[in-house]
Amino acid sequence: MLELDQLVMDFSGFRAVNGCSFRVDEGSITALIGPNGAGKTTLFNLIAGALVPTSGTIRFLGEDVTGLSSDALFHKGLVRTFQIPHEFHRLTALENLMMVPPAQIGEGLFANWLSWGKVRASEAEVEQKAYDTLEFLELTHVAHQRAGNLSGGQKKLLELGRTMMTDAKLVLLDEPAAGVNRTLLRKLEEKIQILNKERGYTFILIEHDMEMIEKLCDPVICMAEGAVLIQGDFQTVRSDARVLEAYLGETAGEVA
Ligand SMILES: Nc1ncnc2c1ncn2[C@@H]1O[C@H](COP(=O)(O)OP(=O)(O)OP(=O)(O)O)[C@@H](O)[C@H]1O
Repeated sequence: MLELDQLVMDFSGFRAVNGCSFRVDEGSITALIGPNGAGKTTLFNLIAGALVPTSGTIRFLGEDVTGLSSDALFHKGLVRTFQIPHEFHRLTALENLMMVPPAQIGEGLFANWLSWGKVRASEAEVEQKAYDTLEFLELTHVAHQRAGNLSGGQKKLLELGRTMMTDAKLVLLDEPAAGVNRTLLRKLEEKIQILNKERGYTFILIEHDMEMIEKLCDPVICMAEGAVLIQGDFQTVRSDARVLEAYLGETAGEVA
C-alpha cells in the first residue's frame, strides 16, 4: 500500500531522515518506534505531505505521490492525526465531526451549488454519519459538549472519529496513547482494532507505549538516526541488541 524508497530529509545541512526505506502492507498496523530525535515525526511529515523530501520516493496505492500536498493525499485516503488532537474547542463533538470535509465529495460540492435540496440531503447524511461515528466510539453522551471540555482520551477518540468521516484508507496516528488514561486507552485500542479488522483501515503508529504496540502492531519498525534500524515482530525488535543500544543514551536501557 505504501512504499518508501531511500527517503532523505535535510534541514539546512542536518540530515533528519537518512535513506529510509520500507513498505507497509494493506491491512496491517505498523508501529514506528525509536529514541527521541530518530526522525519518526519527520518521516510522518514526509508521508503525509507536510514536507517535501530532499530525495527519495513515496508510492501510495501504486502511485508516485512524492511531493504531493497533504490535501491531495487526504483526498486519496491518506489521513494523519496529531499528537495533540486538533479539535475545534468551541464546537461540540458532533460539530467537530461534521466539519471534516468528506474526501470523496470535492467537486460534488461545487456541482451542488445551485441545488440546495441536494446540499441539505448531503448535510443530513453527514450529520447521521457523525452520530453513527460517535456511537461507534461510545461518545454519544458527549455529542453536544464542547470538544474543548472533553478529556484527553475522549479527544483522541474524537480525532479517530474524524478519520472515520473521510473513509480513510491509511491513517497515520501520532502517539495515540499519550496522555490517555488506562480505561480510555483500552477503548482506543479496541476501536483501532475494529477499524483495522472490520473496516479495512491500515494504520501506522508512532508510539512509545510498548503495551499498546505489543497488543496492536505487526510489524514494528525501529528507527535510529534517521534510518530503519530493524523491522520485525514485537518480540524480535524489542529483544534486538541494536534497539536496546539505540535507546540506551536516553532511557538507561528501557525500551519505552
Ligand atoms: N524543521 C526542522 N529544522 C531543523 N531540524 C529539525 C526540524 N525538524 C526536526 N528536526 C531535527 O530532526 C531530528 C529528528 O526529529 P524528529 O522530530 O523527526 O524525531 P522523532 O523521532 O520524532 O523524535 P521524538 O520522539 O522526540 O518526537 C531531530 O534532531 C530534530 O531536532
